[in-house]
Amino acid sequence: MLEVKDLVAGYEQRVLIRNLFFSLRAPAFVAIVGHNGGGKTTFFKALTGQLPYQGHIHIQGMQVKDLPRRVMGSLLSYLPQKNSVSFPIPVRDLAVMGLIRKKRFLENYDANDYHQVDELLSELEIAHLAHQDFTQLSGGEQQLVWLAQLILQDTPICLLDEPTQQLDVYHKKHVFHLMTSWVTQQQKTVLCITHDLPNLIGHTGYLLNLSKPHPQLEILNSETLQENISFLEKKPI
Ligand SMILES: Nc1ncnc2c1ncn2[C@@H]1O[C@H](COP(=O)(O)OP(=O)(O)OP(=O)(O)O)[C@@H](O)[C@H]1O
Repeated sequence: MLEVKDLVAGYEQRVLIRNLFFSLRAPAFVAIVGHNGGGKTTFFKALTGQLPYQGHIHIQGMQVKDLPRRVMGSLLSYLPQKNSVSFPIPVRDLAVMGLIRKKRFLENYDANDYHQVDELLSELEIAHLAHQDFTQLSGGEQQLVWLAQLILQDTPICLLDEPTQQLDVYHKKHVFHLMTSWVTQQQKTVLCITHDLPNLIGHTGYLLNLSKPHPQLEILNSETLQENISFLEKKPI
């Protein structure tokens, strides 16, 4: 369902992704790991059609390059590493925008939409923030609100770029459990860039280490996790 063949991507003089091949059957969880500057976000930019690439990326048999924006938005949601809002807005009103794809032009959000938001904020344990100004929240609280917005998009594939970066130990654990539960309970395919390898212990899925000379999907288990941690403890080549 997600097929990457002979993918080459990067910027001008610098190729960061070289001849990447993998084939992923949905639903699945993939932790994308690697050293800083190794090309993880670059890979997501190629996957979302924001960066030109050579080779093939097929989602449900369709080449990403050829997908109209609207179709792309229905297949794939993307939570970037950095996201910001420069105006005051209540948390509920920002989160509900995740439902925009389901609305007609100029159609307002209704009570059902806000009910969905409230349920989700409760699941993420941030219901108490619902009416607060988003711009006044802590970095970790903001990250959980962005996550709520992404979940509401309800796409078959979710790409998350370091979604636990600013979270405390408790919330990191909670979010990793949530991500793997979307796979098992909602049949989603979740690709998550992360440096939190110890939090992957006990989860089912794959690892893709983009710092390796020939990255490939590795089954996530205690051995592969330890081998990848040891690999990443070494200086990048
Ligand atoms: N638009 C751009 N033009 C040129 N170089 C870029 C551009 N965007 C990123 N880079 C460079 O490409 C390299 C890879 O960046 P990328 O963001 O993909 O790394 P990453 O693996 O996600 O890193 P991190 O773990 O630090 O988030 C970096 O050295 C970065 O400076």
